Amino acid sequence: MGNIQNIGIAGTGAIGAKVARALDQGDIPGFHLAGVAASSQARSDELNATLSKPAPFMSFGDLARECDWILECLPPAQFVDLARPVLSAGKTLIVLSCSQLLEHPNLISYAQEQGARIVVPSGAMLGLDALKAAAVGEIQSVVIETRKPVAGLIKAPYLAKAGIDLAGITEAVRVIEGSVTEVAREFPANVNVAAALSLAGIGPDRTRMEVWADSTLERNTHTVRVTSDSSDFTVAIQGRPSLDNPATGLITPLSVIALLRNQSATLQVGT
Ligand SMILES: NC(=O)C1=CN([C@@H]2O[C@H](COP(=O)(O)OP(=O)(O)OC[C@H]3O[C@@H](n4cnc5c(N)ncnc54)[C@H](OP(=O)(O)O)[C@@H]3O)[C@@H](O)[C@H]2O)C=CC1
Ligand SMILES: O=C([O-])CC(=O)C(=O)O
Repeated sequence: MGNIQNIGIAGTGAIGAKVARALDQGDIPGFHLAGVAASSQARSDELNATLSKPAPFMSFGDLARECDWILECLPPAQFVDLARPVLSAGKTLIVLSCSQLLEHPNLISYAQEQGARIVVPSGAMLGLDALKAAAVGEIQSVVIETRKPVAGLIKAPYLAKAGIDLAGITEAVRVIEGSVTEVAREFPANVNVAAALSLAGIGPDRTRMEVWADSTLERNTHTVRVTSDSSDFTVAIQGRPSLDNPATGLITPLSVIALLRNQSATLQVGT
């Protein structure tokens, strides 16, 4: 990547604010923070008060026009409102609300028609490098087991629907098992990592998922088991929650920073 690229950030929460500060401090060579879209001018002022050089407050349309790369770190319900203008402008969209790519798969072909790109960072997931390599050959199975503290799941509407009561449990309870497509329908807030995994590998219909509520856990834990003609592997991660948003692991914004640094790196490591 030769010239400096303008990057815009949509969403100034746990992920957006951390990446904005890294850009502001010059920790991401090759990118200039050209604007932020926040839920209000006041929220953008709050972020700008922590930056040495304030970033202009922009609408989603402005970001699509002014920036080459746009980082989406919004609540899932706002995703499409940003994705449409960015993709129709032929720009590069970095997606954190990955569950929304399963919800709106047509956006991928739309991006192709528009000459746009969609980039999904590893986020809170691991093993995407080996999975992509294995997918060049034949993958037999991918299974992700997600275990979360009870507090991370107890509000999901599916629990009442399925008659599952997690209040007072003293052990681990499996709350759902199915394809990532099926689980995404019932637990949209808990499938970003599984969505990324399925898009890197064999797709959401063939990738299997189990979600467990575990009263003995304090951190989200994801274990992935892959069998393929080139290799079999098991990887696991225990995220540490960020202070700004306990539902979001600290590693997630760091993965975005690493992805952006990679764009201008002389030495690139990993698939
Ligand atoms: N891929 C992965 O591995 C992971 C993905 N995620 C996903 O990434 C996304 C972002 O996560 P995170 O940063 O923790 O979320 P936060 O809730 O911390 O931040 C979201 C931000 O978006 C702002 N916002 C709300 N509406 C608008 C709007 N219309 N325009 C501009 N900004 C708006 C919110 O403002 P306000 O607070 O004022 O409402 C808030 O600052 C989520 O969808 C999350 O599920 C999270 C973790 C891992
Ligand atoms: O583990 C995490 O930090 C986030 C998570 O489950 C998801 O978004 O799918």
